[in-house]
Amino acid sequence: MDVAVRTVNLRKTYLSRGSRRVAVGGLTMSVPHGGVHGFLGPNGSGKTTTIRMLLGLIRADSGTAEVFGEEVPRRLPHVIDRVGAIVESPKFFPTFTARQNLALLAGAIGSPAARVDEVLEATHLRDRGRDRYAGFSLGMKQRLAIAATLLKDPDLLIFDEPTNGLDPAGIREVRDTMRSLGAQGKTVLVSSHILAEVEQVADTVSIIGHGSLLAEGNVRDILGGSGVSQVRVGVASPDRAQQVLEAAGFALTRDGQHLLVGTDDPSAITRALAGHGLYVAELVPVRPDLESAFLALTADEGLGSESDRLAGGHAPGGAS
Ligand SMILES: Nc1ncnc2c1ncn2[C@@H]1O[C@H](COP(=O)(O)OP(=O)(O)OP(=O)(O)O)[C@@H](O)[C@H]1O
Repeated sequence: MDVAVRTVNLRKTYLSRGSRRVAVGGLTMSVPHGGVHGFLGPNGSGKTTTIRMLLGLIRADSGTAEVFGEEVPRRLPHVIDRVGAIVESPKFFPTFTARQNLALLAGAIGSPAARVDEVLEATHLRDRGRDRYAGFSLGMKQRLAIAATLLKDPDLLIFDEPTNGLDPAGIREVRDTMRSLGAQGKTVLVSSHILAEVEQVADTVSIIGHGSLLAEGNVRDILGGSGVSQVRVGVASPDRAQQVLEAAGFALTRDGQHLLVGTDDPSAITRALAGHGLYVAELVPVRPDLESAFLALTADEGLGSESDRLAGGHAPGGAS
């Protein structure tokens, strides 16, 4: 696999209220080249800390990180031009238009002025280029932030929770922008704690909990491997159908007038029911979602417990 980002045993501990807190506890993960890669984990699982280490904003205690094969932070100057990131809300001048803000930034980083139009186009802001930043919706502000990261035409884009605080329309705008960047061959690494969100935008995903990797790979494979495979069955007599299917060894639950039947082979359901004169009116595969896979993966993790994240006090590192 051609890898854009790789971490091996990456570890970061913070000193917090007298105790050491493991923010990232030996994280090994790979982000393939091209497409959107979701970096998924609950609040406090270490996503921002990992991203900050990748960008050289904080130092790891131990382990290694690479961006396009260059070790960071040591070799970061060799790849930094290929990386664009939004980690915190960028600052724009409220009274300047979108175009003026971008032109100012382009001048500062030495990008050609013509690039401003291209990035406005890429983020679907071309029609709003002459509007003042102050009048922008949150979704537009976030797209302008993405536009700013695109000025130097990076190959890797790192977005930390880019849809936080956006309304559904804003979320869709940002999601569409990320998807189109991935489709153009850029690598988009996007962190999120919102499962549905990652599922809708990412081709591949790394799922972390407590600062270490729980699962990684194609979203489709992870969903397939979650062991969740159900079919929603509609029949005229659900009580009778339930008896027949249970007698035939199917695991099922009732959902009103429907039955949710666990199986990889829906035709086995129709056969079993037809054998008893019951005819299926509706048979719909229930698509496993990332949330079910995620909950299955994190069931034993005790995620969300602050005390679980406190380290024993022997780890190196300090507050930053
Ligand atoms: N500067 C810091 N000092 C002390 N502890 C910190 C610091 N930054 C993060 N932490 C702790 O490290 C852990 C991981 O935090 P981090 O922000 O990396 O997680 P996250 O997955 O990005 O969470 P969120 O989605 O809430 O931003 C948390 O327990 C957090 O409280």
